[in-house]
Formats: sequence, C-alpha cells, structure tokens
Amino acid sequence: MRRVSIFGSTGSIGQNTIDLIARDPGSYQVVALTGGRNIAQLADDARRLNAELAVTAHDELLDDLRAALAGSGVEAAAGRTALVEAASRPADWVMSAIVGAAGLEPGLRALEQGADLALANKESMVCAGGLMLRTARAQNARLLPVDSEHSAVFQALIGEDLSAVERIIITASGGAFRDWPLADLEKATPEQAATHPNWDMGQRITIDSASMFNKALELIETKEFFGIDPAKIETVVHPESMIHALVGFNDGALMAHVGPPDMRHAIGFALHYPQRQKLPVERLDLVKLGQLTFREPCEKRWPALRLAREVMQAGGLMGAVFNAAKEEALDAFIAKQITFPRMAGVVEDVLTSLSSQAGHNTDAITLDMVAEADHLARQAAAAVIARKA
Ligand SMILES: NC(=O)C1=CN([C@@H]2O[C@H](COP(=O)(O)OP(=O)(O)OC[C@H]3O[C@@H](n4cnc5c(N)ncnc54)[C@H](OP(=O)(O)O)[C@@H]3O)[C@@H](O)[C@H]2O)C=CC1
Ligand SMILES: CC(=O)[C@@H](O)[C@H](O)COP(=O)(O)O
Ligand SMILES: [Mn+2]
Repeated sequence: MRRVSIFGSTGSIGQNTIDLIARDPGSYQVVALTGGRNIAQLADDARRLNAELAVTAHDELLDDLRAALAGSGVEAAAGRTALVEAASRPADWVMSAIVGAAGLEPGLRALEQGADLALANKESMVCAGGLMLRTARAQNARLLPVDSEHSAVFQALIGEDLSAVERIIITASGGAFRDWPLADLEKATPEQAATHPNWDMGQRITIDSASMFNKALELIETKEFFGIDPAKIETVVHPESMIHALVGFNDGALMAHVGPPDMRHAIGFALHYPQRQKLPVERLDLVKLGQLTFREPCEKRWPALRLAREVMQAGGLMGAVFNAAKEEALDAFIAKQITFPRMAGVVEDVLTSLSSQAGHNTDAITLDMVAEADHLARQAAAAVIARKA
C-alpha cells in the first residue's frame, strides 16, 4: 500500500485528490490529512479514509477537531508546528494543496523526508523554486506539477530534449471579467470576481484568474519548473479552457495538451506517474466541441502579466515579494478595502520599494530568506493599502 498525505485536503484540489484515492481504498494508506477551518470535512474524510492523523492549521480549533474525531482512532493535532511535523511523517506521495505561501514549508518538509511531491501549490515555485528543485534532487524525490498548465507542459516534454524547445504557451481563460468594459472594473465585487467561467476552484485562485495574477504566478512557475528562458514563455487567452498548454519545438511542431477542465486529470497523472491509469474524467467529443478560440492578452486589462515579466527578469527573492504583496492586495480586495484594479497598483508599489530583494543568488536562497522577504513585502503592502485606501 502506498502511504499518502494530503495537505489542504478540505479545499478544491484536496477534495479532488480524495475523490481519486477513495475510488481505490485498497491501494492507499492515508498518513495525514490537513485543513484549516473546515473541521467537519476534515474529520469526515479522516474517518472515512481511516487516516493516521488529521491536522487543522488553527490552534484554537483543536478541541473541535478532537470532538469530531472522538472514538475514531484518528490522531488530532493543530497549529503551524503540527502541520510541519505532519509533513515530516514518512509518506511515499504527498499532495501539496494548501493555498498561498503557507503551503511552502509543509511541501518542502515532505520533500526533505523523501516523499514524491505533487505540487498544486504554485506559490512554492514562485517563492522558492530553486530551493524546491534542489531539495527534490538531493532526496531523489519527484516533484510533479499539478497546476493544469504545468502538468500539460510536463506531459508534452516527456521523452523530449529541453534544448529543442522554442516556446511554451500557457493558456488563460481570462476569468470572470474577460469581456467587461475596462471602466466597469472599478465597481467589480469580490463575489463577482470569484465566479470562474470554466473551473470550479477555491475563492482565492478564482479571483486571481480574473485579475490574471494566477497567470502571472504561472509564468514564473513555468520559468522555475522547467528552467526555461522567460522570453520563450507566452500566454494566450483561450476562453474555453480546453487546451491547457502547448510546447513548440525547433522543428515547428506544436504539442498541445487538450482535455476538459477537470483537475482530476492532472492530479491523477501525478498520482500514478510514471504510469498512466484510467481516470474518471470526461472524454472529449471534438465534433460537439466544434471550435476553440484564442485572443491576445491585453496588458492594460491585466497588468499582472507585465509585473510577472519584471519579476522574472529581477530574479532573487522578487518572486516571494510578488506573491506576498499579491496575497495582501487580494485580502484587501476581499475585505472591500481596495478596488479590483487597485490590486495591481499595490503589488507594483511593493515591487518598486523592495527592488533590493532582487540581488540574491538563487542557488543560495534558504527558507528563512524567503520568510523574511515575505514578511517585508506584507509590511510594505499593508502600508501602501493604508495610504491609498
Ligand atoms: N483549485 C484548483 O483547481 C487549482 C488550484 N491550484 C492551486 O492549489 C492550491 C489550492 O487551491 P484550492 O484547492 O483551489 O484552494 P482552496 O481554498 O479550495 O483550499 C485551500 C486549502 O488550504 C487550507 N488552508 C487555507 N489557509 C491555510 C493556512 N494558512 N494554513 C494551512 N492550510 C490552509 C484550506 O483549509 P480550510 O478550507 O479547511 O480552511 C484548504 O484545505 C493553491 O495554491 C492554488 O493556486 C492550482 C491549480 C488548480
Ligand atoms: C485549473 C488551473 O490550473 C487553474 O490555475 C486555471 O489555470 C485557472 O484558470 P485561468 O486560466 O482563468 O487562470
Ligand atoms: Mn493553472
């Protein structure tokens, strides 16, 4: 039996992962499930999957979790330290699906103890891509992309030579406001932004899709994951979200990964890699689909794309700064302290004020350095938000 843990099990990726594992209970021993505030879901899943341990990230919810697990034999724990300890428990395969920079350390600890890491948490690569790759290499552990675009690129590159890659194109749906007049964006609400045209995902990534901060993070994630020159990475607006990414080779071939917007494909690919196994995803009927469309992304509508290019150019700890500033701006938008378009302005101001964080050798970046850059960026973002709110 494979020993598996799921970090962020109560979320959208976590629930899709559980869906796949629960279909084949004889093949998996669940070591740890972790969640945040959704104690009922965490406890139900831990009981159903007979997990060894369930952890909530919130200390104050330990009593609730203990009560929900009473008589089940599942160990309960709470808090940041417990979360990181859970990641150090021996496991063969770990899903990293906590949202935000909070997912970095648990994923890194899982790699350090030699687990294969299925990485949905794109923030890990944005903040500390070099550290993640170095750790995986040192432990002979696999780091498997789960983000749909990066899983698509990974699959298109199997058996290929990276030096023959001319370009990588990642697609973007355009999110909730793709067709809105620009002037209306000032009035866009968090509720409107949290409605994705195609994908069913958590609130934060869905709003990031509307602002294209999600795509901005994914451009950086592509550079970090595949070690590719940013000039070779493109994005195109593809409203149907059927093609997830394309890889162009030096002979002109363009390999596209096509499939319905269902994360169980990318999760299942990472779960069974290097094998392919049957997955419960819809098989596309191309005739019914009829046509697929593409548009150039407008940087006026989505300034996050330009900022991502600046961050890739700057390197060092600027990815960590960018992500933390974005998280703070997103919190402020959700709390209705700033408007939707203002998020990009906040992030740009923070990037300007912390440009000194670019001067770090990527190979020497440690978790402590990332934490410090993250802290400085959140402080700077809070000041910008307070000044302009
Ligand atoms: N959803 C998708 O289809 C995709 C997601 N991703 C990436 O995967 C990650 C997860 O996304 P998604 O599943 O949508 O997010 P959700 O918001 O649905 O789930 C997030 C999970 O993280 C937990 N969590 C939230 N904050 C913390 C914290 N501070 N410490 C520990 N745990 C925490 C939540 O717990 P609780 O809910 O119990 O409070 C929940 O289990 C993100 O990095 C996202 O960018 C990438 C591609 C596609
Ligand atoms: C499913 C997935 O990988 C998401 O990151 C997706 O890419 C979001 O859609 P957007 O293309 O709207 O950002
Ligand atoms: Mn994606």
